[in-house]
Amino acid sequence: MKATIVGATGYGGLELMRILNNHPYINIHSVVSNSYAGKDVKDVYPHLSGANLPVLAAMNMENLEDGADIVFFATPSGVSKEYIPQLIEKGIKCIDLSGDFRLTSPAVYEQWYMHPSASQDYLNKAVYGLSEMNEKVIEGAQLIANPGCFPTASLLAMIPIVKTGWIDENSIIIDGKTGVSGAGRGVSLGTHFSETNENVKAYKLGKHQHIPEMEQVLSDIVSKPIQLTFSSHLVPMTRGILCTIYMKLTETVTLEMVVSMYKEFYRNRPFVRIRTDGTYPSTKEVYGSNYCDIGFALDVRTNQLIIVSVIDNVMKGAAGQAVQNVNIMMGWTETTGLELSPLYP
Ligand SMILES: NC(=O)C1=CN([C@@H]2O[C@H](COP(=O)(O)OP(=O)(O)OC[C@H]3O[C@@H](n4cnc5c(N)ncnc54)[C@H](OP(=O)(O)O)[C@@H]3O)[C@@H](O)[C@H]2O)C=CC1
Ligand SMILES: CC(=O)N[C@@H](CCC(=O)OP(=O)(O)O)C(=O)O
Repeated sequence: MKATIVGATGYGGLELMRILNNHPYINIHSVVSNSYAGKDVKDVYPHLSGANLPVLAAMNMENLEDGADIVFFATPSGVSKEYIPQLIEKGIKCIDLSGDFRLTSPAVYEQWYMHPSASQDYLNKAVYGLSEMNEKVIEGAQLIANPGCFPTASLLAMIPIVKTGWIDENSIIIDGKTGVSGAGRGVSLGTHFSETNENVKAYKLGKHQHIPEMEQVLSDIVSKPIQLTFSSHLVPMTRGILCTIYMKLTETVTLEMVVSMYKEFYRNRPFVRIRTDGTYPSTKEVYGSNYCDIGFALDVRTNQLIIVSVIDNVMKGAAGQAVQNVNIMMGWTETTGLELSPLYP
């Protein structure tokens, strides 16, 4: 299969090049860049000088549709929606790492992203690519909306318990923490070294674009509107996401019941690892890998279940999950090209 990566020089695109360069069934056919067209990838990223990659091509429709079977978009929101409709009309598969096709309602997208949405027709064609939840519809899909990083970590931790009905679905509070690579490679005041080193800060409180994405998925599961509280924090590390999730129990359950229900739920899912020993996962335990590790605590005093979920934001939170989705889409083994152990310490 021939793949084109758009936004190849950004962090998501860079990780796609690393994975696809070793994928047995995918060839990197073309890499597209907004600012570096005509340059060798190794001139932008010297650490990739051993990889045999094409010269960076300019961002235009002709280059995107030229010979590709699949196009990965690792571009800021607002870009892919301008190109994907034409590509899918030509029968080219697309996978979008941005938020352009995740929300089913144009009005909700415009409220949270604050720019024009893709058209309803094309939103209807998109499949939400949370691999462990949507395997059946991902198989054979032509357009995949890859989930956001915080929703990936949080939804994998919440979906089993929301499905059982053991909690009050409107009591959920997610405390999210992310490494700085989540903001992409571009330079900004809020992410430069002296602002982020030895500093922790909250951002986008009550305004984060991942809130409607998580609410949409959970509301669909229970067939009624769910609202949740989500807070995002930038912490001084390069990559990794940790979400601590609090929810009120409505049933009398033990920690053992919760853990065994999760073990059973993710029985055949190679990338979700459930802690059974009462410990909580940390970001380094998934660093550079496609795993999502989940641990649990029961606060019997306040009758709350507390779940801790970690991922690598650029892997399971972006490029890794995108490749996992292509594997599922094509009927290949889900782990193909993704058998990477975490880089610890
Ligand atoms: N980083 C993360 O952890 C995650 C990111 N995402 C999403 O994935 C997408 C990519 O993120 P990330 O790689 O971090 O972002 P980066 O900012 O690191 O990279 C963005 C890339 O998009 C290119 N680009 C920017 N504007 C345009 C444009 N108008 N037309 C074409 N290309 C353009 C840039 O090109 P050039 O360098 O040539 O200027 C760059 O290669 C975003 O939508 C992001 O929200 C999702 C989950 C996690
Ligand atoms: C540190 C940081 O800024 N992180 C970004 C993560 C964005 C992301 O995951 O992607 P989408 O915008 O495609 O949803 C944020 O919180 O908005």
